[in-house]
Amino acid sequence: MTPARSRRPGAPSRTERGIPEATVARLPVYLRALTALSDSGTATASSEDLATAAGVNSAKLRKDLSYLGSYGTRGVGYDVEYLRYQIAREIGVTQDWSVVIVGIGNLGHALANYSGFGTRGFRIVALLDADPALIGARVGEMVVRDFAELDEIVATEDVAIGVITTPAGPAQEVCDRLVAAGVTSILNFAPVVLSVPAGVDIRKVDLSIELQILAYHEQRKSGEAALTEVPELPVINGLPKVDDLPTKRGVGA
Ligand SMILES: NC(=O)c1ccc[n+]([C@@H]2O[C@H](COP(=O)([O-])OP(=O)(O)OC[C@H]3O[C@@H](n4cnc5c(N)ncnc54)[C@H](O)[C@@H]3O)[C@@H](O)[C@H]2O)c1
Repeated sequence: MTPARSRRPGAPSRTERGIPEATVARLPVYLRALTALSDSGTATASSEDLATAAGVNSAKLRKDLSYLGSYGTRGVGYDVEYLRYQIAREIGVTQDWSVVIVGIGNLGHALANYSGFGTRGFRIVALLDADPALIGARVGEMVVRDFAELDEIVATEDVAIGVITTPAGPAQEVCDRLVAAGVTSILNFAPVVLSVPAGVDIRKVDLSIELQILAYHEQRKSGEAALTEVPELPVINGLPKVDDLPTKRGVGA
């Protein structure tokens, strides 16, 4: 069967609008940087200023923004408010999205208590759990509701996004129930790969993986440090003794 859309091998994957997925992933970072600049009263920003605020290099930032048709003004830079609006419109956060959180344990509580979603275009409309001991409990200004009410909540609140913060075991079933209720985007915190039908977007957040990536870089940094501090090596027949050669963990294995 011929795929609907073919992609050159090695070419970056792109959205329907032809924007590379990697660029889409950086747009929220630019939006956050622009919001900070706007809050501090900055009206225009050069690509270098904006790139520094977003933690990327300025060539990449200019290329990313060119996909939105935004090129800035030579010698002036980017209009902070306008670019903020353009990016928010592209991401789709100029409108409010209704979100439900399923699994109101440690992580669910932390997310429910986070006040930053509201200002970024997300409205948490329900906190759901299956534990009768939790149903009816107050979390901030909301009350935990029974997961069994999901269908009704999704229909009345026009919920687009479901956040899963249950243990791994029930996560697939929770995901299936969300999809069946009409939720088309899922953010999964449970440490399990979930399957969803075509047309449903799923993203996974895994702090352990992020920590492991940092651990990898830490290990390389300490390895490089050990290798740059080459100690005096005992020499046998003109060559250093193998056991005394520096390794990633220091001298000797
Ligand atoms: N992604 C990350 O970076 C990250 C970080 C920490 C925790 N986690 C994961 O997040 C999840 C939650 O962690 P936690 O510490 O908050 O756990 P927790 O046990 O405190 O909370 C889980 C909640 O889910 C509810 N629940 C269980 N089955 C359910 C179902 N079928 N329907 C509705 N609710 C249900 C439980 O009643 C409980 O309140 C776990 O899967 C954990 O591994 C992920």
